[in-house]
Amino acid sequence: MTSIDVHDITKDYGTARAVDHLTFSVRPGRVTGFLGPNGAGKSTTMRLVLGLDRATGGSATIGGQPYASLGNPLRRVGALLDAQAAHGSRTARNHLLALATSNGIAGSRVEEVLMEVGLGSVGRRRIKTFSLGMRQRLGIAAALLGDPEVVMLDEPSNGLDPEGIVWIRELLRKLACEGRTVLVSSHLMNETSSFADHLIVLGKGRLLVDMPMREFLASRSRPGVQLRTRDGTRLRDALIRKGHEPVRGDDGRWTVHGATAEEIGALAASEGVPLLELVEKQATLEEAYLGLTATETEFAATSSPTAGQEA
Ligand SMILES: Nc1ncnc2c1ncn2[C@@H]1O[C@H](COP(=O)(O)OP(=O)(O)OP(=O)(O)O)[C@@H](O)[C@H]1O
Repeated sequence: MTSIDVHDITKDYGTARAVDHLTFSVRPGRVTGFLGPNGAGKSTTMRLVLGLDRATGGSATIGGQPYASLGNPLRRVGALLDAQAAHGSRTARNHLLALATSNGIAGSRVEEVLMEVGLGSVGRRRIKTFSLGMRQRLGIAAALLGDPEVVMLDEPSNGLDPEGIVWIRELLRKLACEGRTVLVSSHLMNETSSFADHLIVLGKGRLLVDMPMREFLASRSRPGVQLRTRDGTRLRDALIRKGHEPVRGDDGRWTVHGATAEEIGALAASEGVPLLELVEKQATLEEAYLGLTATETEFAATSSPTAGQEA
């Protein structure tokens, strides 16, 4: 089993610190979502792990070894950092064949991965004719070429159509189920919550979160329930009598903070109020993430002083 281990790694570009004493491990058998605002250091960290940049301090290893000392690296680690990096005048097939040949990978893998990423019918087309989504799929094909134990993808959903987004979600889940180590950066919170089991969140080059997704959401959720009923007034009065403070949303649903579904369900039943919906509220990943990173965002938009004054 192969983990990615980052230990006290720091990267300075001139006087700017991109990564700041970062320590974490990415474990096999699960998808780890790698999140953080623009400029937080995600891509830099991935480049440091892949030996594409030299750390100012600290270390990054894959299965206990630095990337540079891995024999047959593409068979150990598959990475997609920049889908635009492929040579445009090559066909997709030849691009993958060149990678396979130079890495001791059987040529038969090329057709397999082209099929796997949905590019089976366009393997003979030049890459410069590919859309952003097709390039993205080709980059993923290159990452999977060596059947690696470790897969690192920087923004893999970029440019993918809705069918592609579903496909990548299923692919990531499958890779993790096969026991591989999967690290995926993304800015799409709904997407990340659909495929990640574990989260690593950076802010300004530092580690903010390293925990299971479920734990992260629970830790940033305010307990409460949401319900829908046609008899809102009667239920509201009963809730107030019990010391709750129900709040009616614009969509007609009621939120009761600090209550459990069991408690509210029993109360509604005892009052004879039919409930059409009753769910325990949990923060979405987007809410939890935005709450966490509000102070860590370097490039947040600020509202203009004249906003709202236009006629
Ligand atoms: N080659 C470089 N030279 C100088 N500064 C760099 C270089 N690469 C990255 N940086 C700086 O390092 C910091 C981290 O950048 P990085 O691209 O790793 O962030 P990120 O989290 O991947 O951001 P994004 O979500 O926007 O892709 C940024 O301030 C960036 O400007």
